[in-house]
Amino acid sequence: MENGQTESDPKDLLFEKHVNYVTNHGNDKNDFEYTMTEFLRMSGIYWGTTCLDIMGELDKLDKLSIIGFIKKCQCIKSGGISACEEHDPHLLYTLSAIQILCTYNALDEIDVASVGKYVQSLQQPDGSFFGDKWGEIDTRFSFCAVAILALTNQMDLIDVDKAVEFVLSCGNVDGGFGSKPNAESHAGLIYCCVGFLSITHNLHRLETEKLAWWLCERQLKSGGLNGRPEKLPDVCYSWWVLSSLTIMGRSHWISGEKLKEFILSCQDTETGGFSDRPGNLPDIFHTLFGIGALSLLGYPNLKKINPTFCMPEEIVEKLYKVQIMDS
Ligand SMILES: CN(C(=O)[C@H](Cc1cnc[nH]1)NC(=O)OCc1ccccc1)[C@@H](Cc1ccccc1)C(=O)N[C@@H](Cc1ccc(O)cc1)C(=O)NO
Ligand SMILES: [Zn+2]
Repeated sequence: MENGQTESDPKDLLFEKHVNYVTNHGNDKNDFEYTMTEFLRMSGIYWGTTCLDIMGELDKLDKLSIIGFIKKCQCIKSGGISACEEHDPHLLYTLSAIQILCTYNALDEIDVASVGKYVQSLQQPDGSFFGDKWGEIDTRFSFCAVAILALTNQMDLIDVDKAVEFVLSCGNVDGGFGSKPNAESHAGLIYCCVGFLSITHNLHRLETEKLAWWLCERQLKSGGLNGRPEKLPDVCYSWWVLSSLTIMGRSHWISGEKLKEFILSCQDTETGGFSDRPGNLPDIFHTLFGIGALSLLGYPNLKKINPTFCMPEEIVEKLYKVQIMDS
């Protein structure tokens, strides 16, 4: 390996290799993985565009074909957007599509007003949100709803106070949050609920010290972070945990240096890309969240990323100001 690095623990970000990995990923249409991930294609495109933009290489992707794909995925009747053509619309993929369009400054390419109506149609009397017409309720969808409305400046379409009440009802004694009332705390859902509260300017409702403690306990001696007690470290939890701590102004409660080493050790030195933990196969999802966490840690030559929206800060600043607690 160049400059004495061993295969297993590259000390630097293999920048070019990651740009090539993301650019070439998903090009092989008949490749098995590509077909098996059709159900979340829109999220996959969001992961790729955001990752390249953070590395300053967004122009490596074909903007017009991506926008054309999104237009074909907007459901005329409901206004919602699906993961792929002929699939049902869902809040998860509607958010991914809005995030992509904001990055390309192309929101006017779709019917934004009907997206707002779709989100509005999914709010329930208790303030919670269905993910789609099939009626699953989860705090993930509360986050998707307010993130979409914040990015499209349509927050007045929903009952924000009721939405806040529902999310707070999913709080646990450990200061964390689950997917619904009395569900176990999990770092991914904590990210959704902390992000939701930052967007709705309700961060003061958090039990910040308790929650920051639960989050910093996720760091293991490897430097990596896990999603729940007793679990293995995983590079995507670098994002879910660190972005939550950053929003709460407590990112200094973990060792950024040890976390950086763990993230860099998850790079695939052959193909580029990041895997969930050292030695596994890379994927586009872990590549975005590895690069995103390095950006939060201030790694050089990466654009600053917004911890709430997981999009470049420069894009979010133009569209929307969110509340970040003074650290
Ligand atoms: C659906 N999903 C997940 O459940 C991942 C799976 C995983 C990755 N590493 C360990 N497990 N988990 C995940 O995203 O957990 C973080 C999280 C959980 C709940 C809410 C928000 C974030 C991943 C896709 C994936 C599947 C399998 C392997 C890698 C990626 C995913 O689409 N995550 C979504 C968030 C999410 C999470 C869970 C869901 O049921 C749906 C969506 C995302 O980050 N969008 O930008
Ligand atoms: Zn993961």
